[in-house]
Amino acid sequence: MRIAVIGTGYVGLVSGACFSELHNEVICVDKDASKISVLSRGEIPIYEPGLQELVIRNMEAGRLAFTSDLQSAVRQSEAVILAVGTPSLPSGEANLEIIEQAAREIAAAMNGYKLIMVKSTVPVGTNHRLQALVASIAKFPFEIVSVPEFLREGSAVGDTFHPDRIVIGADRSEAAEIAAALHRSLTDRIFVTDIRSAEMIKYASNAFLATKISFINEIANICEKVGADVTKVAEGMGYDRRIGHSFLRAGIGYGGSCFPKDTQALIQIAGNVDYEFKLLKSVVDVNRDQRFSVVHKLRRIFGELEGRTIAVWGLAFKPNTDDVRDTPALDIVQALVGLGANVRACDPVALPNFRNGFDHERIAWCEDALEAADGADAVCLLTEWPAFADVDLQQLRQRMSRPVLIDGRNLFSAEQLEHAGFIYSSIGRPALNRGTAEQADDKPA
Ligand SMILES: NC(=O)c1ccc[n+]([C@@H]2O[C@H](COP(=O)([O-])OP(=O)(O)OC[C@H]3O[C@@H](n4cnc5c(N)ncnc54)[C@H](O)[C@@H]3O)[C@@H](O)[C@H]2O)c1
Ligand SMILES: O=c1ccn([C@@H]2O[C@H](COP(=O)(O)OP(=O)(O)O[C@H]3O[C@H](CO)[C@@H](O)[C@H](O)[C@H]3O)[C@@H](O)[C@H]2O)c(=O)[nH]1
Repeated sequence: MRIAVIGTGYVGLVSGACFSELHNEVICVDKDASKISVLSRGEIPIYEPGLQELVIRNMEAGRLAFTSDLQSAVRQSEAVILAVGTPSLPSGEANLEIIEQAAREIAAAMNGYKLIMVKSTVPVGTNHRLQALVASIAKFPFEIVSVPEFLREGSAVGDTFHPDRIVIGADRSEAAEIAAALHRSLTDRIFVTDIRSAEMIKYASNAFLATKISFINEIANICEKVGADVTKVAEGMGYDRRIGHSFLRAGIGYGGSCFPKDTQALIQIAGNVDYEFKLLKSVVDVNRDQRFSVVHKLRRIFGELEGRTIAVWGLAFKPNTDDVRDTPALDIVQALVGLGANVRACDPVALPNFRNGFDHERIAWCEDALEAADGADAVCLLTEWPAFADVDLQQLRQRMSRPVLIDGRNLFSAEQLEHAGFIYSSIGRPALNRGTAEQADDKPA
């Protein structure tokens, strides 16, 4: 199939590259000309494991191309995938201006029947509104189907090739069948439904996963008070097949471009029909508070943080991505700086993006974990990059002023850290030896 993909962000670029690998002819469009020139050279503007090889292979095979000319891309394609951003408005509601503008441009470019597959996450009712918008401009027949995307950043290529399911929302079974045919080589678990239900499935899925995370984080907070270990609790719960093990990792909560935005949007979608989504509001509140748990732990050890030097390990919202949209690290670093601490920050790939959004004279940007730890009173681990787990703990201890490690993602074990002489605190797990200010000061490395 000849496919135009509108928007070459995390979703559009990955989908475009994967569909080209499946021997479709794909042309990816972005209005950001600098992105297109980078991509046309075979370079990737984002960090996503496995993506560059895929893009280069398919460009060389002549199945994948990039352009900022939306009109010509739409004209030469039978199907159009819409994958532009739907960011939050200050109210939390999804901002639909970008997708409406893209829909207008597609409508104006049409030169015959097009199947428009919407992968962007949009509030219930949006695809029908887009249908009316395109119909008011287009001079040719078309159909819109909702094909919500479920890939995760950091494993986007694998998720696209091996999805748990494909959801297709369509008004007509013929349109659903064309979309299903395109996805059939990825999985036979294709669920076809109406458009509104498909739109809701996307929000409900993200909201449910976010709920699991806030739930386990509250259990973790209780575990800390009653002396239980949340990792053991989550493991024991997960053996119940009705519960499962996934998304029960306690930590500093969820971030990224999806869960924070989509939970807020679903609260607004409900609010617009006079329904107060109380459970989801609590999920969001719990997540906001959870981000500061590492700051509370530092204050419990040191009291005031004024003049203390804190190494921050990890700025991306999760490992294997350079995405810092709504990353917990932003709130945490801002809080540390606000409390007068000096921050020494590092991240294997996300540092330039983070620094671009927030810089401060009391933040030193460091190459790696050991450099960040130089002279630090404490390390605060915010992203569970595998490189952090490999740090030599004896070297780490020697480079720090005080051997204190606050593990916001439960990457290390208490035994491992305390054996190496650290005052160690993690999320929802008992410390063998709870640190105090005196101990931290008595225990220079
Ligand atoms: N990031 C994810 O992991 C993920 C996963 C599933 C679903 N989604 C949803 O998919 C959508 C896209 O997310 P993303 O993270 O890929 O967004 P993104 O912001 O990374 O990329 C969107 C791209 O669209 C381009 N664009 C905007 N208007 C355009 C136009 N008129 N013509 C051509 N290009 C245009 C932008 O320049 C940008 O490069 C959102 O609705 C998001 O909620 C994202
Ligand atoms: O047990 C867990 C699992 C995840 N997280 C955090 O949750 C956030 C989101 O993680 P993840 O879901 O792996 O990454 P995303 O790329 O944001 O993917 C989510 O958001 C996408 C955009 O809608 C969806 O397509 C995916 O299905 C959905 O998993 C990150 O900050 C993680 O650190 C936890 O704290 N504990």
